[in-house]
Amino acid sequence: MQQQKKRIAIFGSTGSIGTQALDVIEANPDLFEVEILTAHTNDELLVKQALQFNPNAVVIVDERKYEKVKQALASTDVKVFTGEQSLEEVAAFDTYDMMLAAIVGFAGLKPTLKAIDNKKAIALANKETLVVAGDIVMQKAVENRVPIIPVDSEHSAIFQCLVGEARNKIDKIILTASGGPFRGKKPNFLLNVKRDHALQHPNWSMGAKITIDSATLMNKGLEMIEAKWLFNLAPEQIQVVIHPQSIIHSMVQFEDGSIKAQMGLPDMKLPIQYAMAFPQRIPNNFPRYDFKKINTLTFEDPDLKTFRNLALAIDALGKGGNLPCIMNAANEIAVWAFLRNRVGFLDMTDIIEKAMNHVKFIAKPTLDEYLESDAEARSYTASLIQM
Ligand SMILES: NC(=O)C1=CN([C@@H]2O[C@H](COP(=O)(O)OP(=O)(O)OC[C@H]3O[C@@H](n4cnc5c(N)ncnc54)[C@H](OP(=O)(O)O)[C@@H]3O)[C@@H](O)[C@H]2O)C=CC1
Ligand SMILES: CC(=O)[C@@H](O)[C@H](O)COP(=O)(O)O
Ligand SMILES: [Mn+2]
Repeated sequence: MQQQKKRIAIFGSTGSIGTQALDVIEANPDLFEVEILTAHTNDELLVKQALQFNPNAVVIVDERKYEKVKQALASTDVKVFTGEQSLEEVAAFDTYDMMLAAIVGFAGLKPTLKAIDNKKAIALANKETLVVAGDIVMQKAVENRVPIIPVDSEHSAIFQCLVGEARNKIDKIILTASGGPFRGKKPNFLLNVKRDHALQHPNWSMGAKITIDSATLMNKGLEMIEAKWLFNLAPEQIQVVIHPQSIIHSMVQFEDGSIKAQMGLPDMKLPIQYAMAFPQRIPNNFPRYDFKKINTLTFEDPDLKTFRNLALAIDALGKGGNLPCIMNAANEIAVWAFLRNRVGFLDMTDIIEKAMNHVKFIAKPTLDEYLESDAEARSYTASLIQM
């Protein structure tokens, strides 16, 4: 019997995760088909993708690019949408099975919530969605019986380690971090580092925002908060260890002391494919990890005094409420400014800390309060940078 193809809606199709997801779909035409593609401003790549994969609909968020995309796709049946609100409009379509949430940052939150309300499975790359409003997202997922399958490599590793295990048997999880390009460096070195250096991740090729987050270790802080919500963990059950080779993608220690690890070469296509095919595991020809070639795996503690973003995130994880949301908003603006050489590497931490102290703490925010906290943190942070 022929299997029905899974219809995938890729939100953020022109990014690092989005393009790799399309590679996975191209390699598995019997399993997947593309239903929706979305981009922010990259109209040329979006059009190219649409011509190749023939989706039902595309979104170009940037309204200035709408006519160009419409014209380029005039000879096809592809429906073209524009504007920020159209992301939610297409997320409400009934014609897809799974959303790959691969927009970067807070902008991914609302479309993902809409897809959950629409009872669509979520393959979640966009960690900021859970950092901003993890309690609301997970609650909605339970209410709508929607699976949230992690794409982030560490969380995919933990998810894979937990197959066949009872969640209440977890002692702790161990999130591995590469340490980024500045592992071992001290503040006097970090004071003068520039964007081009910070964008050189030792192991992964990723979008600019997450690459800077890896360099500051904010990425690991965001991932601790992401893990809390995905796996329903207490803060003290989440440990970070620096593992510069990025071969062990994360580990779970169970109550009997046994530790399971998921390993492989650093290649996001694997967790993307795993999430899209779940609950199946499907073959591929990705390069394999050879124990004899990379035969030294090392581990060390993170330096929280130098990489203070991780310490701030641990504080936000512990205090909860809207603090992770405030931290995320300030971080997005700080990274944006660093990428444009408006602030220094260490300034990012000071800016985020100020925003966390400035915006009013709310212990149990509503969705509207999360949105307001995000907006307030952004405008306060922007005022510090004088954007
Ligand atoms: N890259 C990776 O290996 C990993 C990424 N992640 C997470 O996945 C998410 C995506 O990361 P990555 O692919 O690296 O990011 P990229 O910057 O490469 O891509 C981001 C995508 O989102 C779109 N986009 C950007 N801003 C907006 C906006 N305001 N509204 C709508 N769409 C927008 C971009 O469109 P356009 O191209 O037109 O600008 C692009 O399609 C992030 O949350 C990241 O943390 C997690 C683990 C690994
Ligand atoms: C590929 C992936 O999941 C990234 O989040 C990666 O983990 C970043 O590397 P760091 O471990 O340096 O943050
Ligand atoms: Mn990760």
